[in-house]
Amino acid sequence: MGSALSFHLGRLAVLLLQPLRRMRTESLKSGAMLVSDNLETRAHCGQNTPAEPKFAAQRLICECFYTDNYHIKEVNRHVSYVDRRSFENSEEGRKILTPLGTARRETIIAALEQESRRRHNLLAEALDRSKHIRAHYKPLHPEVYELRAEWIHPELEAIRATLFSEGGSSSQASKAEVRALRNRLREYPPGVFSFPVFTRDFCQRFVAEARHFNESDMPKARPNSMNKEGVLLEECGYYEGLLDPLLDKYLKPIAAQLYPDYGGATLDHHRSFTVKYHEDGDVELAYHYDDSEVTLNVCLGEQFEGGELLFGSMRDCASQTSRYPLRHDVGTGVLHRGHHMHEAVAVDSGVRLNLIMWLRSSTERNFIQPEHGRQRPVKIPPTRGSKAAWCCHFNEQMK
Ligand SMILES: O=C(O)CCC(=O)C(=O)O
Ligand SMILES: [Fe+2]
Repeated sequence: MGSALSFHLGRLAVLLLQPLRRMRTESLKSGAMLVSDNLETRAHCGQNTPAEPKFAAQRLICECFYTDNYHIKEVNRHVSYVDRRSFENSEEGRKILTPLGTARRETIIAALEQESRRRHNLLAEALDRSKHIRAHYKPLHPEVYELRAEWIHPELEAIRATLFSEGGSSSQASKAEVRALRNRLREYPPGVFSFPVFTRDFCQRFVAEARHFNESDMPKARPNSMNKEGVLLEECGYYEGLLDPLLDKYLKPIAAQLYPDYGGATLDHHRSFTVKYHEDGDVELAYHYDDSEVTLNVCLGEQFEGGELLFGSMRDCASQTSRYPLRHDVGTGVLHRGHHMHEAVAVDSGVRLNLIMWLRSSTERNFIQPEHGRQRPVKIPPTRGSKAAWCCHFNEQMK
């Protein structure tokens, strides 16, 4: 309770400072927007490490993040939004608002304003939460915050070995190595690959740790714009010890071979979170595409019926009628392109918990940017995470 109170006092301070932050970002020239400097990332919270800020990372956020792709539920449309006046005066805004009565119009504007505020406050709030968690959270299973050999399913180790069997690097895998890799993976539907990732032991501990965090009074954010339940794993300290190494050592070498045209070889950062479905919370996830080049979706448990993953077509494909259901066992990961449309059907009973990694490539995102007519510096960070300044293209449905 005490830590919850101190967190809320901290939030109050951030809200008071918010106008200053906004002024600062708004005063920056168009192009990449330096949203918040001196962003610290937390020390790994599983180890009770002293809460010293380890480094200062600068984050670049694409200006379109604040303006593009606002979803209006009432009319199921995505729009651009800067502020009320310009929206009401825009052609797009007029088309949507004019046929509606005052009450519905006001509801829509209020929701757009709320979403705009949410986006502007996002980084500062995330930083607050992670500082608070680092300082106050006592994990039940500190061991799941690091990638131990025993957490990795032996099959994934074997899959990785196929790519290095001739002693080279995965980026120069031979044809034989790539064939061997594909032979070990299940591909269904085309372009969607399943393979074991974690051992059951890891999944059980991770689920228990997630429950422990959930039951704590730590501050929690929504994992993305569509799921309400689950946690953002960066804030909880899972990146440095567990997920960054998982990406570097296993996922990137595999994705480099499977998705060379979708940034697979240059994946250098990720947004990772858990999603949770059960009768009394989120039960399903609507058809969508991800804000990622490649996504890894691992089923962690717990016990549930229903909740299958369904895959459709790529986002830009005109026909979106067929759906391919995928069985997803505990510990298994499904790797797919972020723009491969998919949904999760309702759980009939029990609790379904999944680990989602939206894997991203700065190279890819900076490369596509000019096509969208944005003016931004093309800045490709040397590495991900602490040292990375990174710019994203957020023209996506889920954030
Ligand atoms: O619930 C699932 O398995 C799907 C989650 C998902 O698609 C996402 O978070 O992007
Ligand atoms: Fe998704």
